[in-house]
Amino acid sequence: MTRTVITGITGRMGSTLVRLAKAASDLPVVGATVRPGSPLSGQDAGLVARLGTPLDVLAQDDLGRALDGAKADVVVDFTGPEATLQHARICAERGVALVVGTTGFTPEGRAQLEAHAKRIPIVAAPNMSVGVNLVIRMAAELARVLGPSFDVEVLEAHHRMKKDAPSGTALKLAEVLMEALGRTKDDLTFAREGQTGARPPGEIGVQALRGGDVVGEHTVYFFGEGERIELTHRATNRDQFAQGALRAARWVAGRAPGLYDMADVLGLQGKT
Ligand SMILES: NC(=O)C1=CN([C@@H]2O[C@H](COP(=O)(O)OP(=O)(O)OC[C@H]3O[C@@H](n4cnc5c(N)ncnc54)[C@H](OP(=O)(O)O)[C@@H]3O)[C@@H](O)[C@H]2O)C=CC1
Ligand SMILES: O=C(O)C1=N[C@H](C(=O)O)C[C@H](O)C1
Repeated sequence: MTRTVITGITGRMGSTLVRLAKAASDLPVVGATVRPGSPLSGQDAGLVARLGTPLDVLAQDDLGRALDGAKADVVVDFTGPEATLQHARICAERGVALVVGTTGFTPEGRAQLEAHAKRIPIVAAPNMSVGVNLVIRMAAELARVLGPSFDVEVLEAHHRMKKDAPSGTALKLAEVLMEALGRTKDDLTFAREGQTGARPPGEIGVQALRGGDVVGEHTVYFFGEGERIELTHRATNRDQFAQGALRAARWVAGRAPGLYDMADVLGLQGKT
């Protein structure tokens, strides 16, 4: 049994996590949170998460209160960068493992997460879908084998409510492509407009589309002479992100402190 606390349960991911944890026999939901000051604090978490049935756990507007007496093994957090860093501090103070799906951290925020991971085990990944994590590895392998003669572009599309751009997944793809091709952050191009001139050979383009209810789509293009490879992942609902996060929750509880990612959870060995 992995006693689980879920934060931000009114959210798209938070409510999905509550539904799928409830359906799992080994992940009792022992706590849940909503944003500070929310009028939903004190109401049954199952109803707050729109399950239609009670969970017999009250939503709290403070993670510390949700953890009091809960004997939690792990907190699963998909909120926003600021809230996640507060939650990571609380978990570190109380010795509770953490799974972070939130994206959009600044470099300073990421450094704070790394500091907390010296005290507790944290799995943090911009995309918890097993399929996407395989696509990330395949992209790196394609880049290594195809080499510098192919022009590489990353394109992502998400729903109109998404707050950060490019997506965390697109940035992760750019990072592994950079490593595979021996490029640096200076080679990344996030927008093109006007008299840009010919495409510099080492460039990696990263572009974001926003609209409607798109759950999440990522394509890596390898443009060559006379041929083109397109590696695409399309999410059509959020369940696979949540299932990946719950798999990470089972895996991380009881681990040694450290910052882990989904490749660790999935046992994907070696370089990306
Ligand atoms: N790693 C992955 O696989 C995935 C990552 N994500 C990432 O997860 C994050 C959340 O996405 P999504 O669910 O779509 O966003 P939502 O906006 O739907 O959900 C965020 C939730 O967090 C709540 N919240 C904000 N601050 C706090 C706080 N201090 N305490 C408790 N709850 C709080 C919000 O409350 P309120 O509604 O009151 O504002 C909201 O319910 C994003 O960063 C997104 O990029 C998303 C999908 C997959
Ligand atoms: O905000 C989202 O919705 C998603 N965010 C993640 C990201 O930024 O990569 C993952 C997924 O594509 C959905």
